[in-house]
Amino acid sequence: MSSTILVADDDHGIRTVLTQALTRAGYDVRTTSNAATLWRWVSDGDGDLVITDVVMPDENGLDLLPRIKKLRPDLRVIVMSVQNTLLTAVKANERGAFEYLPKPFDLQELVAVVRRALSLPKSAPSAAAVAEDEERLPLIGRSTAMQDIYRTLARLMNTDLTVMITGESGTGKELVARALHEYGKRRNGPFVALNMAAIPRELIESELFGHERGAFTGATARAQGRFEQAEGGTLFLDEIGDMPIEAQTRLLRVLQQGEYTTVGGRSAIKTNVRIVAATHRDLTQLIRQGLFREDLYYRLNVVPIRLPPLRERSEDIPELARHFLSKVAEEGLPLKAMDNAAMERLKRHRWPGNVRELENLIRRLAALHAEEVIPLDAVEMELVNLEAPPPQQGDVNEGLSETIERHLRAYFDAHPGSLPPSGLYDRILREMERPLIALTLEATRGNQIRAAQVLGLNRNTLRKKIKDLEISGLKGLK
Ligand SMILES: Nc1ncnc2c1ncn2[C@@H]1O[C@H](COP(=O)(O)OP(=O)(O)OP(=O)(O)O)[C@@H](O)[C@H]1O
Repeated sequence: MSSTILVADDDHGIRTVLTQALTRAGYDVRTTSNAATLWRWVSDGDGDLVITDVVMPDENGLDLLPRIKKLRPDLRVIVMSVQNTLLTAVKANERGAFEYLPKPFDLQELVAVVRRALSLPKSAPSAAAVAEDEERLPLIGRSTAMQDIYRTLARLMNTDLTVMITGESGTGKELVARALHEYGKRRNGPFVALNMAAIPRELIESELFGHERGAFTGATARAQGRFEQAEGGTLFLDEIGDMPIEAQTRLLRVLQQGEYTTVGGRSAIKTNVRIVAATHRDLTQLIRQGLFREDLYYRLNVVPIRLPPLRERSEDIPELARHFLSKVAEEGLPLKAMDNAAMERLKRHRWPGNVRELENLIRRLAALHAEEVIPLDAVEMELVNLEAPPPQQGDVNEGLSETIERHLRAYFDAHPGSLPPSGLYDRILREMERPLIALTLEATRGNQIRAAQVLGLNRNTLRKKIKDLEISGLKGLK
């Protein structure tokens, strides 16, 4: 007797296409446009497999999923959706879907998934594990570029495939690596990260594979390597382009043979680790320069994920900005908003430091500006500071006035409504005189003649000021 597949989708066209493809593949198919009918069939004990859409007129397929799994833990459910956020994929996974297929999908692929779902032995029920998660997105942004990424991630959720993440610094490579781990099937195992650029080259091999006592000078005890620490979980190799060639050879062997030896060790150790690598460098160019092994590249580049720079998805900026504002608020600062003009300005910035730069900027804005709604000029000012090149000989004055303005603004911001009653002009100028003279003296190493020249002051005037302001040479500073 052929298996019966229950299909729920409110799109008539999809129902027709699925019916044709599945009937041709030898299955009986029943279709409905709503969740209620699907639920009735399931509770009547009908069907051997469910294929359901997420958004249906009466109920969300993802909300129905836990009830189906509770009632009939063995009934496999395939979820399909056009809502290509990572959360949809993750939820489908967590709530017990057998597979998640982002629309549009390939019919052949669907039939293959159906075949697999019906042929695998029924596993132990895990309905109890279905938890209602808080709506917390690990990755923010709904631009087309990010949706492509979510789609790829969703497909990778139930696999152990090696992934290579490329993208400029601060685009979220580590975040994606963590998401792959935390929502994948290894989530109960460890996530271990190693940044090749952050450790001395000669120590990389021993960091990765561990070493035996006495393996090299300074190896006073046996040490665990990251491979050992990551056993059963995921090993994130960040800045892989900076890996020395000898370590590359060793890594390649591990990937080929599934085992390694520690530095100074003899016996092979079996390893069960999923590798995710990342780089902001162009590995193909490193290969041409002889700095990266081509065979290793192909081993690592099984599934490439390219994270776009933030300037290529500026439509994500408002959502990201709000996300960081609420993150800062969770850390104890008052919750702030950003006015439209300010937001538009953020969208126009080029963000060489990508999402990390945006996050840092939002943190500064939230901390430094008293207003509840952050205005355009506050953003403008922070961006000017970012965009201004380090002061050159010629434009020292420009850099200086900006710096002074920034400090004055910080002063005004810090004293809203409580400014001194009068005399601010004289007071500010007086207050500036002392650090100005003291710092100039420091820069000239206490040479008063030179300092007078730099300041454009008469030597005697300078001497008098030093005395009046009680600046005692270099010590006047701190
Ligand atoms: N899509 C995103 N949603 C929310 N936060 C993000 C996103 N992308 C990046 N971030 C945040 O930006 C910061 C930088 O991200 P991450 O460290 O993952 O970047 P990276 O590409 O690994 O950088 P690097 O190459 O410099 O190591 C982190 O604080 C991360 O949480």
